[in-house]
Amino acid sequence: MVLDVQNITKVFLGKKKTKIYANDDISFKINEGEIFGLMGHNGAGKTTLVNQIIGSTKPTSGNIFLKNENVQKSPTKARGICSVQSQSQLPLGFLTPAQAVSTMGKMRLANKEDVQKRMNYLFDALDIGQWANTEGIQLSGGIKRLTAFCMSVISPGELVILDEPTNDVDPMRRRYLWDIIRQLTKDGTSVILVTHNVLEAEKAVDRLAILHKGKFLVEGTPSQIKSSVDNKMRLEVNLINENSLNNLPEWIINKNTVGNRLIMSLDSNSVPLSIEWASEQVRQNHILDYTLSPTTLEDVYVELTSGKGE
Ligand SMILES: Nc1ncnc2c1ncn2[C@@H]1O[C@H](COP(=O)(O)OP(=O)(O)OP(=O)(O)O)[C@@H](O)[C@H]1O
Repeated sequence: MVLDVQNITKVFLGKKKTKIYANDDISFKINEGEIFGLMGHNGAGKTTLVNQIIGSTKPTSGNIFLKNENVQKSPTKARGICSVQSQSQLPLGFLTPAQAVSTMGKMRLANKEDVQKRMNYLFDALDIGQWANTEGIQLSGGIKRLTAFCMSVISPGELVILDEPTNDVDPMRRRYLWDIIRQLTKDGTSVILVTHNVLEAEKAVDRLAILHKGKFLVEGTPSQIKSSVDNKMRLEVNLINENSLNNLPEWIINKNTVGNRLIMSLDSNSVPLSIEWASEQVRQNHILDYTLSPTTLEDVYVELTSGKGE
């Protein structure tokens, strides 16, 4: 086991000394080669949890072990086990990606030749070699983000923590980045992916937890989490306009509107009724079209956290 988080609670003092439970009795474990997703709304407590894992914030109570080392008792040793790509953009200034990544490799005490070889591999794999010697101030947001990613994996620890690593990154290079991460996990490295991007998490992680107001609402593989809303289907319709559907049938369990898209969940035994109803709405010109499919992780995320947001 790489990481063992035991009953972590972190309380901050807010205005007028009110207690903010940023993390509230959280426990979980991560094994070698696993990709663990940490998802949650803004302010759910993800960064606070990561900061305690790398030893930069002390828990109010509970313990964290990295490769059996207690993070609070041996923070330096524990920190050597982790590599982190933080959410905020790197202020590279006049540093080029090649300078930033090789400096990080040397700081992590990797052999000079190994650093050069691995840097070439990473730049090729991400197809960013053409910017290797461009000053940071001239780089796009996506290339800066990928440079930060390379810095975190140039000499990776046994646990790599990536906070929104694909923000600003184009779809092709997102794929390349995930290929590199998969290769890392084959070599035994474990990964924590902190993200708001549910679709990406669904494809990429082995297990995930949804954090809400400091607590884990649910934890498991994407399919285990999807089965927590067992036997449900999603009916998505494109409305003609936002008022084109007034009355919804009683078999709809949940609904969520995104612009002119209405996403509804229903029990699988309501499928025949739903097809009949949706086809009628198309005929009556209330909706443009509809799609019926099994529930996605995004639906589960919305359902579990809906009405519970800040
Ligand atoms: N140093 C601090 N002092 C007081 N409150 C804090 C402190 N750091 C975090 N908090 C509070 O703890 C809660 C969790 O914050 P945290 O930054 O861990 O959330 P998050 O899930 O990482 O959010 P985001 O997705 O926006 O980065 C929030 O209510 C936040 O305001």
